[in-house]
Amino acid sequence: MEEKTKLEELKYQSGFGNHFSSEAIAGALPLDQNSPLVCPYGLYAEQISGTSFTSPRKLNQRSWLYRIKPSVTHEPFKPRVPAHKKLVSEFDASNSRTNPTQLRWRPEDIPESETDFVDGLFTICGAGSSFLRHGFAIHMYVANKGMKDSAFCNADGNFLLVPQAGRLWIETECGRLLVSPGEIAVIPQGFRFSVDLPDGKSRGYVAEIYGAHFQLPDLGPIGANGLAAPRDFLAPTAWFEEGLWPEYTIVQKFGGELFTAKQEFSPFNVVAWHGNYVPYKYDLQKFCPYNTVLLDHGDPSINTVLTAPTDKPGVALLDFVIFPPRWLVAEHTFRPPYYHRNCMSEFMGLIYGAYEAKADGFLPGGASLHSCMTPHGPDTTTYEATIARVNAMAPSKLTGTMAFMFESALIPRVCHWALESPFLDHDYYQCWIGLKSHFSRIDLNKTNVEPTEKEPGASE
Ligand SMILES: O=C(O)Cc1cc(O)ccc1O
Ligand SMILES: [Fe+2]
Repeated sequence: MEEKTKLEELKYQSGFGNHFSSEAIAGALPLDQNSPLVCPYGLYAEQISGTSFTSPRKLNQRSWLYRIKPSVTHEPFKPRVPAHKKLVSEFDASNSRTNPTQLRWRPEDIPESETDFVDGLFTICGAGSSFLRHGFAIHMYVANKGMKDSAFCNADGNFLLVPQAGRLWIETECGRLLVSPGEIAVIPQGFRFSVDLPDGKSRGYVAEIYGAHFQLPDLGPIGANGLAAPRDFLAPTAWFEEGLWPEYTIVQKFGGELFTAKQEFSPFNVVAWHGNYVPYKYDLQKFCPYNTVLLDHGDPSINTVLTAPTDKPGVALLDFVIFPPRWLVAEHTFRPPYYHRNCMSEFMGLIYGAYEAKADGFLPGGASLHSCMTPHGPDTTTYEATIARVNAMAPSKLTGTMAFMFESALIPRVCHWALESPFLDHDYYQCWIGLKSHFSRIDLNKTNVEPTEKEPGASE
């Protein structure tokens, strides 16, 4: 663990979707071919495919791992004991319900009893099926201890990890990642990884996608730069551990169920690797937001960090969108999020600070779900405070905040335990009940003095 706190020693490779190469021992990576008869240093060559062999070249993702023993060297998988009862990868009436109500959860308590990342992971909602390779799940985790002599492998889909409290020290077959709250990590389907918690008590959000990978959004008229820059995505460098373990456990999530297999060595035995199928991390503070500079409130898609597409152009299986610190400068504009109903479903979380649409009740570590066509928008306090400032709308800066949204075209079902959770805020609807009619047959706008022809920043 001491070694793990020397975070400054970690080296990363920068770039999104790159074909990376990395070796922990010079010369361990075969240079002229992928599968030599005998690999350097007697290593085994093993490919991990993240797309079908025949996927078009621009979508194809795979890596070659050169390891001390191949992954297959383990005893048969058996159902994990005890079974994990709160993970879902195929959403139906047996595990979840539909619910059009606006839902909000207070932050889940971090347990006192020993709980690692796998035990502390629970599904909140989702849609579709990992078996049919189409769908998503949204999970959260609350944990307080590292995984010991065990690695997790998600055969169902890709994990997007959003830590909210406590750093994640993630060992993967490609190397190690240290991920702090405010950063995110993606662990692609099939990679074995182990999560240690250098800060102890930890909480966070996880989006899982089936049958798709995350990509950077197109920038359209924004141009060649802006939003998340490819070079700010960081992949690990090769690192390995060798030797015999009395018992090492691989925990495989397969169809939402957990299976375990025993082996006598660490799966982090990859001495060199190359390819474009890799875990990576990204610091949300590096995001370069674009925004309205004259009037009106832009749609949140302008803040898309990563998107996982469906087959329909422009329709996401899952968008990861953030609401970062930024200047708000729009004139004669209601600057908080507008009231709206959306054919997409919106799950939101808060990493730190306060969210611009909610004066209270939406807390760091909490969550909300506004499903397809469920109306939502700023709470009464936010609305009243905004229009009270109607004649004093100098540019203002949102600071010290990082909220995010997982937005999907698929309609989530909510797990029974999430609907029955003691953290569900049954009074959420109250935050809008106080919205009163301001309607008047005399147009109040015409009686207000508009702040026209003034220098930005001039106060009224
Ligand atoms: O509902 C929300 O708070 C998220 C959101 C923010 C925004 O600025 C515009 C639309 C939207 O759905
Ligand atoms: Fe919304």
